[in-house]
Amino acid sequence: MIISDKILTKIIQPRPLQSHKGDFGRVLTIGGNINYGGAIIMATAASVSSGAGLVTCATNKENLTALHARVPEAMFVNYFDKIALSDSIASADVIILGPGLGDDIRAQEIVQVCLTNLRSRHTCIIDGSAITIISQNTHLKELATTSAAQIIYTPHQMEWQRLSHILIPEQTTSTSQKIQAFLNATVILKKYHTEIFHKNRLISTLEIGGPYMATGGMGDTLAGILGGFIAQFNKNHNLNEIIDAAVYFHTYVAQELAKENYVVLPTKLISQIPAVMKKFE
Ligand SMILES: NC(=O)C1=CN([C@@H]2O[C@H](COP(=O)(O)OP(=O)(O)OC[C@H]3O[C@@H](n4cnc5c(N)ncnc54)[C@H](OP(=O)(O)O)[C@@H]3O)[C@@H](O)[C@H]2O)[C@@H](O)CC1
Ligand SMILES: Nc1ncnc2c1ncn2[C@@H]1O[C@H](COP(=O)(O)OP(=O)(O)O)[C@@H](O)[C@H]1O
Ligand SMILES: [Mg+2]
Repeated sequence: MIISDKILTKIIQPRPLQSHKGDFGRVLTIGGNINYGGAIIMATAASVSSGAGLVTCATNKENLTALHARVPEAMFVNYFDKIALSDSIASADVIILGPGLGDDIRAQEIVQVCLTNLRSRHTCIIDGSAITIISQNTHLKELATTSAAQIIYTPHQMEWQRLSHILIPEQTTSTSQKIQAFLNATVILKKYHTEIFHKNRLISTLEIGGPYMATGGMGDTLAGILGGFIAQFNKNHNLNEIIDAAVYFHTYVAQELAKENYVVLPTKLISQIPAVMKKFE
């Protein structure tokens, strides 16, 4: 199915008057080592801007000042503190694992803590470095594949090659769907004309977007928007439709900005999210 803007009007509804932040979900973002702090800050900012009720960022403490300077709405947890990380996972609805996490041994331990603490009430978006880590560790792959949580992988083509063992030129709809079914997860295969492999074998395709999106941080931003959409809309809509809406919305905002901008900066996209959501309410 080709996704159209109809999905946005369906999913983005006016908020009930009798409501509070707790009604719009809790997102926990986990990532951002000392080299890639920007990635988790962008994912966190995108979750806040797309309407998650409460957002916590578990990251390297080196990123704390930058995080609070850019996104004071977000709370902070030191991702090396296993007890604090486990507690934050327990109180989250949606977890975004991996933007800028890196793939060293301590990052691998963080992925292990996250996967072992997932429960059926959680949705976990596995992105960036966490995809690479899981690809290289059969125990972690088994934990993810057998998890009671809803797992959503958001690989670019090289990350999908690592996870699926399908070489990029051989990544067809049918080869990808076979591996996606084996992984027991949704797979959002990011590329020009992103394909979404849902868990019930439905496939959605994006036919908007372009090379103005080829900037570091654009995928981190998508992960944040997915988190924000799932956290707040999952009470009233099914997960497949919310995922399609988030993927379409991310590229729609980029496409609108590309009318006036040669490249679309992820941070600029993030700043436009609330105003563009308002158009579809
Ligand atoms: N500001 C920040 O903090 C940022 C931090 N980031 C964080 O960095 C971490 C590493 O993520 P990563 O994507 O940068 O690196 P990696 O997984 O090694 O993949 C790159 C390799 O794959 C190849 N390649 C082939 N096809 C491709 C495709 N379609 N799309 C992309 N690449 C493709 C590509 O080929 P080449 O470009 O050399 O032709 C290259 O060999 C991750 O946690 C992420 O969140 C980034 O978000 C950036 C901003
Ligand atoms: N040429 C392109 N056409 C359409 N979309 C693109 C293009 N290049 C990149 N994108 C989009 O930008 C995002 C890039 O994600 P990713 O590679 O994970 O970035 P990062 O890890 O740097 O944040 C994806 O949503 C992808 O679909
Ligand atoms: Mg990425």
